[in-house]
Amino acid sequence: MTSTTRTTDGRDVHARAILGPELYSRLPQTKLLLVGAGGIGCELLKNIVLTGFGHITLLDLDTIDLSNLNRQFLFKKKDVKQSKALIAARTASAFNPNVHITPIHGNIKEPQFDVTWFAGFDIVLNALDNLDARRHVNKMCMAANVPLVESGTAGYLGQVQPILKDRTECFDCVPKPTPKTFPVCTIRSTPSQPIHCIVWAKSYLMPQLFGEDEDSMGELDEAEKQGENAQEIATLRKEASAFKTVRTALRDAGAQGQASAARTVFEKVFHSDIVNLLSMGDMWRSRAPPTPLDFDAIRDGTFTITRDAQPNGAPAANGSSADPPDEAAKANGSAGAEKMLNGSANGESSSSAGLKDQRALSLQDNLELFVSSTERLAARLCAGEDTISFDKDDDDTLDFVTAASNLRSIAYGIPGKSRWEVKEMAGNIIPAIATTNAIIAGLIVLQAFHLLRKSYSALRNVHVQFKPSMPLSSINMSTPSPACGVCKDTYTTVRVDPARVTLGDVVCGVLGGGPGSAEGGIGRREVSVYEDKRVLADPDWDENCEKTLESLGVTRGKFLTIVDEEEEYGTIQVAIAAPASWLPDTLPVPLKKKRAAPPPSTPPPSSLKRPAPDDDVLEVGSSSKRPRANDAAIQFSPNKKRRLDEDGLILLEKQDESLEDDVIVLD
Ligand SMILES: Nc1ncnc2c1ncn2[C@@H]1O[C@H](COP(=O)(O)OP(=O)(O)OP(=O)(O)O)[C@@H](O)[C@H]1O
Ligand SMILES: [Zn+2]
Repeated sequence: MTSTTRTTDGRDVHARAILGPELYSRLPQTKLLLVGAGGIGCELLKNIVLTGFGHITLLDLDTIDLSNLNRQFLFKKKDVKQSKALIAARTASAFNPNVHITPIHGNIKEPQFDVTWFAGFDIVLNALDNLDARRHVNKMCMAANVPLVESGTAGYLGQVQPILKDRTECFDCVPKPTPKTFPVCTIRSTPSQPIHCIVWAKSYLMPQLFGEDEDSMGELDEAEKQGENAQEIATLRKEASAFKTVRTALRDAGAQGQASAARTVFEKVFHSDIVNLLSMGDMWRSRAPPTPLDFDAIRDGTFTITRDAQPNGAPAANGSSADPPDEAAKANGSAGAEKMLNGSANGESSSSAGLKDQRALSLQDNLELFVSSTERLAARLCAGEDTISFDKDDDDTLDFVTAASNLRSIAYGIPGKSRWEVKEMAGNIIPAIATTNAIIAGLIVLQAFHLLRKSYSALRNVHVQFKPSMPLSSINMSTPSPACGVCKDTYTTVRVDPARVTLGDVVCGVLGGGPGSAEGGIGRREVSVYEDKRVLADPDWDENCEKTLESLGVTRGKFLTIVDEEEEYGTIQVAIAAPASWLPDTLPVPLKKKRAAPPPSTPPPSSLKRPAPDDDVLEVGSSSKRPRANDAAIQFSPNKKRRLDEDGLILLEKQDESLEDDVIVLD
């Protein structure tokens, strides 16, 4: 019988044994940034806290939603609507008394999270859910030369990618598939699938009614340039300008007016706009024309649509809008044409079966849902919300998009969708499986260890795949792609106040061709300058060079991209970061205080003037620097070293006060 050795070591015995004393002892000082406190982020936070990381900054822009609770186990029902970062940090802090978690409720793209901020971390872990934020963090890590572990899951699938500048591929080395887009005319006048109607309701109708009052003509100009049908575009232009009336009706609707505003919207989009489109005879030669809907007839139960079968054999309109088309046709006993009575071809009650969100909605159900959701949204506008955009977790907007897309589908003879299906399609919901998130979070930590140990040959891209014989696959790292537009560039940082420095100053300074030209610079060259995709200057156009970065929208946290038009040198990425220190435009002039007459026995009052430049560092209480004649009476609290001006500290004229009280910290 073997004897078991009992250890009295604490919680860290296993972590120390696995990681080895060297790495383990570094973890308490390691500064780690975790971006995202969602499905992967919660699992990952738990892992890193239990492993022994000591300084964790956790950042997330979102608040907790009820639908997060099935897998984001750091949150409870009582936490709904609170900041994810704050609650996750609070919950996970209790797992290890030695951890210090700094939660930040914010967007990682905000300007204060600039390259110098990123450079303050030893490692960054991404637990994000969108390309845009992932790309941003990838670029910031390239600029700051900080190792990154990127990750993602989709149902049973998952991936972990360690990224290190100049050694591995970066997130952008392999182009990502761009989200599917549809031609404007398909969405705006000739939809043929449920997704076309959902995109229309979410991305066109909602913004037109409840979004910013912006000119929607730009998109049509662009569509015309792309060669889309000019006559159709002209009709769409008319339609767009008529939105002004309904927008006003929605915003001016008092409590009683909201129902009539909903009707006004209905009549415009499901009747008048369709009647206008029908006037374009050519458009409907090769496709089934839509049917204008009639508000009163639908409510009365007398509305009917008779539609010829579509060329592909599918009946154009189905009664219960979520029925498969052939079922609806069968119920109608009609092979070549379908008659829809009030949206319920098979006469079945729409509210009969299934979970509330998953049941089929009849035409009448959709009308009532459209009216009630429009009323709710109008009431929110009247109550002071400026704009409302689609959010899959906002019931009012989901109801609106469900009803509007189904009404449009019915008008065009397209199968409808349940509220559940619309949520999935409009919200681009990718099913999340807690187990996949947990596996990926574990793998992220393993790759992070390789990066921290600098054992780069051990780094792997790891995939969790739906293959029972090989659920995990690990792939050797590839070197950076020579064609990558992100990691092959040369990065530099300038720490300036964008309100004061001009584009020309920065470009000349960085190229080394400006006044005081730096040794080793590439000098004045034919360059173009971009901020993201915006051109700010090119060899034939330098008007912006005299303008400040701020006036050009180039703020802290952004990059200027300098491209050598002679193609002799690679591209330079200039990260704009906060100046090391800065002062306000006008220095504050504090009020002069009246001096109380000193009692005869007290020493003369202090005269703490702003010092002359050469007095910038004063050794308080020391005699090493002899005060000038008029400073003879300066008295400081003993043993304090004061750095003036440069560090944003000024001393005020005050008597008999402690040091802390006479120091004002300027931003
Ligand atoms: N730019 C960003 N800055 C900070 N956090 C971000 C940013 N973009 C996304 N996130 C956060 O990344 C997390 C991703 O988590 P997850 O994929 O589980 O999404 P979710 O929003 O929690 O879940 P679901 O999408 O299913 O509602 C979210 O908490 C989200 O708020
Ligand atoms: Zn790259």
